[in-house]
Amino acid sequence: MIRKHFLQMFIQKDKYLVVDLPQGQTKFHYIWLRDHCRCKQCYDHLTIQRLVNSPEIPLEISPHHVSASEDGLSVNVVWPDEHQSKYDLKFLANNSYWPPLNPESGAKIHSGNGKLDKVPWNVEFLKENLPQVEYSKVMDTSTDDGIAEWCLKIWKYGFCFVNNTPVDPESTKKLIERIAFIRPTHYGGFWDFTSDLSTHDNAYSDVAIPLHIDNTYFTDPAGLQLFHLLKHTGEGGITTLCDSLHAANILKQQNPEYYEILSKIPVPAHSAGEENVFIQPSHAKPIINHDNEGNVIQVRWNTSDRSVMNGLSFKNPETEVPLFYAAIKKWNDIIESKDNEFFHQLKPGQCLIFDNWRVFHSRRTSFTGERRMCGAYINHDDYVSRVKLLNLSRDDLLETL
Ligand SMILES: C[N+](C)(C)CCCC[C@H](N)C(=O)O
Ligand SMILES: O=C(O)CCC(=O)C(=O)O
Repeated sequence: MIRKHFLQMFIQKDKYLVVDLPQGQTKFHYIWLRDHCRCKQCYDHLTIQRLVNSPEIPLEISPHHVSASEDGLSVNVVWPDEHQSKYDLKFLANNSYWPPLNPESGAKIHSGNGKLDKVPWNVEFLKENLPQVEYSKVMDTSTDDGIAEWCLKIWKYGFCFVNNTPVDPESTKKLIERIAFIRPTHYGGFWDFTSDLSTHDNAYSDVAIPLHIDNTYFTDPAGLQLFHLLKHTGEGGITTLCDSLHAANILKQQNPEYYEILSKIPVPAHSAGEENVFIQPSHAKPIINHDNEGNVIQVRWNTSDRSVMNGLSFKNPETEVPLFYAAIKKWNDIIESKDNEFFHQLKPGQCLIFDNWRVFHSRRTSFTGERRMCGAYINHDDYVSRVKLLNLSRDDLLETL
């Protein structure tokens, strides 16, 4: 039972409320409390949107009255305009900030208490743990088990094969759309391509393309990319994959200064092969990108589509230029090492889908003969939404908004 008298008298002159919670003491600014009122007038629990207009809250607002609820599970506040707000202790503990009493609460929910922990891999790991699902199971719409398993494997390992896919574009498109709508780009929506240079990009040729992610020229690179090799009458064109999460851990451990410069230097990129296309990201971003907590969330690696690097990239050229090139050489040694670069010959009937923010792909060798590939992109945020809603509780997730 939470102690009933968990409330100290609020301190009017200092504009904040002191709350003694089981996890410890913390404080909330009155304006924060008013802004986070969850009553039906202030918050739409159907659309999950705030109704109170934050900028209209008086900056000097302070409560008319504060009390603990009878059951000791919430704080009741009456504001000068007689508006009443009620704050569950769990809400206050999970969203405390001064100091934060339960800072991991959101991360725990979003990771499903570990169910959605990512699993960095190398080639050795894949020998016994190759992520794959059956087409028929994913396409069984009588249950979400198959699609949930597929999305979870993509999330954990950054890629997954789909076996026994009918060898046609229509079945492949239906498969992709089990996750989310296709993201159209200047290459079209669902693509079915071959080495005819119908689009002025090396993907539409027969040359080897080293490990990379696609779309470094987009501010927001596609989250997922799926390939289905429909036909190949010649030799070569083998695919390789590498987990950049694992590679980044190695670089950080072996060469922290290389890791740092690849996390700092903005690298420009473009897609400009077509007469009517001139695409660049809103601003150049580093190769290794982190979230606000310092976790690697996106590795923008593509040597083909990288633009000229000049004074916009190098602010201290004397040291940064040689360091940058030494770092990408080491980086490439890591990702192309036999421990980390996974070789796999795609074949008709087996689709490959991968997290384009994390897992590098390649057409490691050039090829001969007729080769036909189809596939599509899916937005990162639509993919993450699908993974979480298929594998976690929506009610739990809504508590973190
Ligand atoms: C659409 N399709 C996948 C066929 C080709 C994509 C073009 C690849 C581009 N150079 C990039 O790395 O983003
Ligand atoms: O043709 C392939 O095997 C892959 C081509 C590629 O890397 C791409 O389209 O991004």
